[in-house]
Amino acid sequence: MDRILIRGGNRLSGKIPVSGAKNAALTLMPCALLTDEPVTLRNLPRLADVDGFGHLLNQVGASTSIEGTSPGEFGRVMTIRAGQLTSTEAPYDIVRKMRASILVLGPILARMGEARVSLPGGCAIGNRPIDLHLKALEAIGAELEMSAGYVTARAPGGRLSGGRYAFPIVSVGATENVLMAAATARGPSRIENAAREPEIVDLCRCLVAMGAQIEGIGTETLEIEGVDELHGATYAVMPDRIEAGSYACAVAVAGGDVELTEVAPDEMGATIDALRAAGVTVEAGKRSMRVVSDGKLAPLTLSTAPYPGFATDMQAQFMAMLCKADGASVLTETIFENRYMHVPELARMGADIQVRGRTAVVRGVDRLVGAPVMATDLRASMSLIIAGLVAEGETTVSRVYHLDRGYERLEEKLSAVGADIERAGDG
Ligand SMILES: CC(=O)N[C@H]1[C@@H](OP(=O)(O)OP(=O)(O)OC[C@H]2O[C@@H](n3ccc(=O)[nH]c3=O)[C@H](O)[C@@H]2O)O[C@H](CO)[C@@H](O)[C@@H]1O
Ligand SMILES: C=C(OP(=O)(O)O)C(=O)O
Repeated sequence: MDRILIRGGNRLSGKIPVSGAKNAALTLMPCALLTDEPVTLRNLPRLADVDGFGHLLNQVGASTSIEGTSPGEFGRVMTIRAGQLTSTEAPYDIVRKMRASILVLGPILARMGEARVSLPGGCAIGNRPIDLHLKALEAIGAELEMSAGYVTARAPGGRLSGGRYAFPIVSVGATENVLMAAATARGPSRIENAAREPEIVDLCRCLVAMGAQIEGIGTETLEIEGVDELHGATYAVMPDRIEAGSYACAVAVAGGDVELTEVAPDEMGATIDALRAAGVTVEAGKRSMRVVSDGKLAPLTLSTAPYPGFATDMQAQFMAMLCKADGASVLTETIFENRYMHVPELARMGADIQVRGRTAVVRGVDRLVGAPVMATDLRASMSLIIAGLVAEGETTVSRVYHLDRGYERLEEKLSAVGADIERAGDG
């Protein structure tokens, strides 16, 4: 198994190209199951999760072909052809490795009138329930049955009716599932308290490019007029705001002057506000963002929340950064109950963090010291990389497969701006 070795202390300067967003890619790929015409996705990041999702699409009978860019370039072009689906099932073996697999439930149900998907269970960051996905699908006409760890959803008469659903809490995944399913329902649907994440907007735009009729895009009320069929489309995946924010945290704490390119700062308001509040200079352009820092940071009080709030996917990276702030920061995690697995690993590098319930108090320390540390989930892994960049001596991050789910060629991007970082086999 690979490890990442970092010798900390280098300032970062230069340019980092931001990849297509994992969390958008994984909801755009299942859209292709809604039509028998090809869907081509551009700017698709090279990530283990994207490959895994491709495998899931193949499993149900869609073909995936990758063309275009040379190995040295970022982003890929994938064409998904779902002329005929040969299975309606997402099996446990795939779903347990990739929670986003649940996003095939809505599209397969809409297309085939039936879908059987393994329940995802929990994961390292906490419980990942799907009750809201199911309630929303029921509200637009699905009939559900649970048995042997699977949910089977059926559309009476082979087509969903459409309907109204008001989410009791904001759910990104459930909004995505019901949106895709409602796109080809017989009647209209109205989704209230819908998630407003930029990835949902990306999904809506792709569906519209495929012929869907959606009003209220980017707001908490989505109105979908079901259409008889969707057609193929070519669509470019939005930039990864979490990847961009992660590199910004790295520059903030290591110090330096880095331009993030192919990025959408407009979708990163809460992250940019938090960086600025910590004393980092952020110059936001239309498709670029310059981050300048002398490594001296003010402490922050942050609480995670659905968009446009501060993203749970940025919590671990800010925590690593704030380990070196001048004073005590208070971070509260409201989305996932167990998203502090990085805390004991950061503590092994000299961080001073106390967790009580959902709140972590991070007292800035003068120095972090490199150590062997273990990644436990995707963003926790990135927090260890960020800490390693500023720690004295060598940090070895193991279980790098977590990082490979969500960061395209991380070590290449960071070495290009001066970090001393490399990937090594386990030896
Ligand atoms: C609102 C939010 O920040 N969502 C994050 C969540 O999306 P993801 O789609 O994984 O999770 P949801 O947005 O659905 O979850 C939001 C909250 O709703 C709860 N819930 C969800 C579904 C359900 O059926 N029942 C239920 O109770 C969850 O436990 C959680 O507390 O994790 C992703 C990966 O880290 C992030 O990219 C998303 O930004
Ligand atoms: C936890 C994440 O992803 P997933 O929902 O795919 O596990 C993430 O993107 O931070």
